[in-house]
Amino acid sequence: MKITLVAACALVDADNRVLVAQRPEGKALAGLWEFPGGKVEPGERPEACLIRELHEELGITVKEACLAPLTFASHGYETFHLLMPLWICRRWEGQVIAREHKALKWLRAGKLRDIPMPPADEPLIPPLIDLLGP
Ligand SMILES: Nc1nc2c([nH]c(=O)n2[C@@H]2O[C@H](COP(=O)(O)OP(=O)(O)OP(=O)(O)O)[C@@H](O)[C@H]2O)c(=O)[nH]1
Ligand SMILES: [Mg+2]
Repeated sequence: MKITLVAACALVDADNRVLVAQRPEGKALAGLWEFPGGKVEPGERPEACLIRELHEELGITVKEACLAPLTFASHGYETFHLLMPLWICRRWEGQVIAREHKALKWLRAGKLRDIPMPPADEPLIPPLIDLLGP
């Protein structure tokens, strides 16, 4: 079984809302709302990957010191096993824009249950609610 390592981030704004991003058409799990991030490349540090992906996908600049580990997802998909650490970030430079996603939205953690997310993401919601409130 192939394990795929994906680095993902919950960006949190001043009102404790979390950024979710809608996967574009033509990609796996199109239309579902996810945490920004992506696949760790061979030889790449996961934190460096996340900083790169946040810049590519959202146009923002994040310092490694502003990334705090929160939890992880471990989920068996048909063709690979996803292992996805989730960091929290409250501080970044630049305006968030959807460079690769179909849409972006900021939601209270308790509202994450109301939007369609990838199955791997479900266990990530309770730790977010614990940290940020519903
Ligand atoms: N970024 C991200 N990927 C997730 C989440 N949940 C989840 O199952 N995944 C899966 O993790 C894998 C990584 O996705 P990705 O499409 O972001 O990878 P990437 O940015 O490197 O894009 P690319 O492979 O098109 O270059 C996909 O199979 C995706 O479905 C999530 O919350 N965020
Ligand atoms: Mg991605």
